[in-house]
Amino acid sequence: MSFRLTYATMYNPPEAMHERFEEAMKRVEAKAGARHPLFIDGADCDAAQYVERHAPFDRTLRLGSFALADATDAHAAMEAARAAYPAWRATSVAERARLVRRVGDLMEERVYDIAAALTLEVGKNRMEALGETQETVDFFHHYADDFESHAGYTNALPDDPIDGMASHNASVMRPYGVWVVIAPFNFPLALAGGPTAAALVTGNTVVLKGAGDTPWAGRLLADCIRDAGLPPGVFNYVSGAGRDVGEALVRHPHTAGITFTGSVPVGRQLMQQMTSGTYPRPCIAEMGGKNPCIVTEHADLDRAAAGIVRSAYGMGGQKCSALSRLYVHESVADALIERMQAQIAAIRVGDPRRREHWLGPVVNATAYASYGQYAEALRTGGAHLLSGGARLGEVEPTLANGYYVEPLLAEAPLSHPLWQHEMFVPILMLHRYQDRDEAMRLANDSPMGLTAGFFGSDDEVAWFHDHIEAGVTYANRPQGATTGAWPGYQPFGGWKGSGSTGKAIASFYYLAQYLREQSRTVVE
Ligand SMILES: NC(=O)c1ccc[n+]([C@@H]2O[C@H](COP(=O)([O-])OP(=O)(O)OC[C@H]3O[C@@H](n4cnc5c(N)ncnc54)[C@H](O)[C@@H]3O)[C@@H](O)[C@H]2O)c1
Ligand SMILES: N[C@@H](CCC=O)C(=O)O
Repeated sequence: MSFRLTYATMYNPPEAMHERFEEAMKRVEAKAGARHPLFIDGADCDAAQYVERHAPFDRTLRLGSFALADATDAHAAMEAARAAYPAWRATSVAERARLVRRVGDLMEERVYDIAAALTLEVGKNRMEALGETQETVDFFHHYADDFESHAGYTNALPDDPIDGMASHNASVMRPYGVWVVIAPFNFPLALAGGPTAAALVTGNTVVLKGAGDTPWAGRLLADCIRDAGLPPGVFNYVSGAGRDVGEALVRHPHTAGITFTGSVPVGRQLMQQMTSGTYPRPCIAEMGGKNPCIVTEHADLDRAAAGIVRSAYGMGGQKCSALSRLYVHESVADALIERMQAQIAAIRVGDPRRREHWLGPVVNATAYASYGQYAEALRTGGAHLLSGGARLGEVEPTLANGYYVEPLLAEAPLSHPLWQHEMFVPILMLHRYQDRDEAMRLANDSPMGLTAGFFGSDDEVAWFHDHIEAGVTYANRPQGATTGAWPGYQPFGGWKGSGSTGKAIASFYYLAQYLREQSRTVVE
C-alpha cells in the first residue's frame, strides 16, 4: 500500500485499510474476555486484584479481566528496572537503537489488531485507532534514528590551552536511571510508547503505568517490547489507579525521572513532588489544553468549517489538542456557522467498530455525566446552543448501552466560566469579534497554551504566528484546525500551563531531556 497513514491523511484511506481492520476486529473480538496480567522483570505477573472491563460503546460487551496493580507491584517493577539499569546503560547505542526499532517493526506487523483493541477499549473510530498505533510505531523508529544521528550526544571538545600538559575534554550525555512513564486514557498507546521509546533508547530503564480506563493498550505495548527481545527488567508494565500505584511510583526512591501526560492538576502535583525530596528530579509533564481558533473575514470558510469540525469533535473532543474556543469575525460568523451546522448534522454517531460512524462514545460514565452538566451550564449561563446538547443514550434506544453524546456548538457570553475550563467532551464555544487584536487577546486569555488554529489570508499568517501563545500552531489547515500532529512533521508540546519543559514531543530537543550531561576532563 503506497498510502501513508498520518492524522492529516486519515480522511481518505484506501479500501484495503478498511478490509484489514474489519478482519482484525473479528480476530480481536473472538479473543475478548481474556485475562491480562502485569508485566514485570520479563514475565507476566499476577496482581492481587483484577477488574472486569467493558466497551464504552456497549456496556454489555466484556473486554476482559485486567490486573490492578498496587504499591507492592509498583515496588517489584521499580526493583526490576533498577536491577536491569547498569547493563542496559552499558549496552551500545547501536544495540539499544536496534531493539527499539524492532519494537516499532513488531508493532507495525500488528497494527490492525492493536488498532482494533484501541477501538474496543477507548471507543475511538478505526482511523483514529489505526492512526494512534501507526504514530506509536513512528515514535519507536523516530527516536532510534534521532539518537543515532546525534551519536548518542557525545561531543569531543578542544583540549585546554595549557603548555606542557595535554588536557582532553568531552561532553557526554548519560541516562538518569529508572524512568517512570505515566500515560493518559485518550492516547494510551502513543503517549505510553513515545516516552518509553525515548527513555529506553537513551539508556534508561522504564516502568510504565497506564490509565485506569485503558489497561489493555499498555499490555499490548508490553507484548511488543517482550517479543522484540529487550532484556528482563528493562521495561515493566503496571496498570491501576493513579492514587494507588501512580503515587507509589512517583514517591519511590528509585524514581530518577518521570514523563507524565495527563491533566493539569495531576501534572502540577507531580512536578511539585519531583522537585521536593532529597534532590530535584526531572519531570516532563505534558498537560491539558484549552485550544483556540481565530477565523478572520478573509478566511476560506469551507476550509475553516472542515478543520474546525474535525478538531472540535474528532474523538469526541477527547484530545489535548481539541479545539474548544472559536473566535470568528462578525462579518462572516453566520456564514461559517451555517457551514459548520451542515457538517455537524452529517456526523454519524454510533458503534465505532462500524465504518460509517465517525464519532463513537465518550470514554466513561464520568465523561458522560460531565457532558450533561456542561450542556446545562451553557443553557443556564446565557449561551445559545446552535447544534447538539443531548446525551444520545437517553434519547435514542439503539444507543442506550453506550456513552454517546451529540457534538455541541454554543455561542456563549465571554463571561461564561466554561471558556476557561478544559471539558474534554465534544463541546465548542463560539464568540463573534469585531477587531482581530481583540480576538488574539481572547485566544491568549488562558493559562494553557498547547495548540492553536487560524483561518485567514496569507498576509495575516505572520501576525498569527507572532502573537499567539501556543506551542503547536496551524494556519489554514482543513485537515484539523488544532489537532493532528505527527512525529517527524509537527513537534508537539505546550506553552504556559500545558507543558513543563518548552521542548516538544518528537522535536530536535526531546531526547536530551532523558539525559544528564557529564563534562569530562582527563589530563595525560
Ligand atoms: N499535552 C499532551 O500531550 C496531552 C496528551 C494527551 C492528554 N493530555 C491531557 O490528559 C488529560 C486527559 O487524560 P486523563 O483523564 O487520563 O488525565 P489524568 O490526569 O486524570 O490521568 C493521567 C494519568 O495520571 C495518573 N494519575 C492520576 N493521579 C495520579 C497521581 N496522584 N499520581 C500519579 N499518577 C496519577 C492516571 O492514573 C493516568 O495514568 C487531559 O487534560 C488532556 O489534555 C495531554
Ligand atoms: N497528538 C495529538 C493529540 C494528543 C493529545 O491528546 C494531536 O496532535 O492531535
